[in-house]
Amino acid sequence: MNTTAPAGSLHIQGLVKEYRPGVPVLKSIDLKIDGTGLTSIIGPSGTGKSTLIRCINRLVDPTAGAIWLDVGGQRLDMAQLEGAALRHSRRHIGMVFQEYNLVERLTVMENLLTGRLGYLSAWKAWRRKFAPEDFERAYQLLDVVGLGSFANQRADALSGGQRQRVGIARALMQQPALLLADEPTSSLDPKTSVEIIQLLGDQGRERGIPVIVNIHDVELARRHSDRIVGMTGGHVVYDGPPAGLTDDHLQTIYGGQAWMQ
Ligand SMILES: Nc1ncnc2c1ncn2[C@@H]1O[C@H](COP(=O)(O)OP(=O)(O)OP(=O)(O)O)[C@@H](O)[C@H]1O
Repeated sequence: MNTTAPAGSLHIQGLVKEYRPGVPVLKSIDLKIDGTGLTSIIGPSGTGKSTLIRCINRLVDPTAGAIWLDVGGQRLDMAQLEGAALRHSRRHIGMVFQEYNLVERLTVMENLLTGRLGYLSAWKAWRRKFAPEDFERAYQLLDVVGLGSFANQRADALSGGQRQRVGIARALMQQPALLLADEPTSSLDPKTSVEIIQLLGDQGRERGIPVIVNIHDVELARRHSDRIVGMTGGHVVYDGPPAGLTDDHLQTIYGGQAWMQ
């Protein structure tokens, strides 16, 4: 069974987001993210990291600018799509959330299968009529995320780290061309955070798809990312390899010095 999908290539141009008219949170962001590898977005609280991630899959509507996702020879304009076209396009973008967003009273298997809902007709989705390959894919992914024996466990019986593994497996069920993760480690202990970031990076590399993670822990980002995007005040002020991220850059991104000692 083919478990991977074509890689997506993301091109963001002039992206602006205003929640209140005239008060931009994102101030003309330009970014190109393609190929494989883990890109971490760092920056102070309130600088627009989550807003950026959520504009890409249209959980948030951009105010201006373009978000092109090239996948399988097709160019999707994520900033403009609406209705069924938007729902179809979203299948290409897997999303992992800080608070996992699992259905607590459902089993791990049932949670994973919800990752396939976007591929079913409305009738089949309503009746939860999943294909045998969906079950096969779900079992494979549970092994991949280290939860092979948890298929029938209810989500509310899992630890935070286990929940996040389910969240990642559910996102991978979509066979995404691009994987986004909005602060996937903020609720986890340091050891589990490393495991989750490594899992995201490994899965991105194995599937040959870009992974974009919004993260607070600069050292974690530095150690496990292929690329760092540093944001401050709604602008990108650093975009490059972790090795190139200097103390001067960190001062520009976060301000001050005391926190670095
Ligand atoms: N739905 C919303 N309505 C109005 N303002 C919002 C909304 N979501 C976010 N904001 C505001 O937009 C700004 C950027 O928020 P965002 O969550 O994107 O930042 P962030 O860099 O991800 O912050 P954090 O690291 O604390 O999560 C903040 O000032 C926030 O209050």
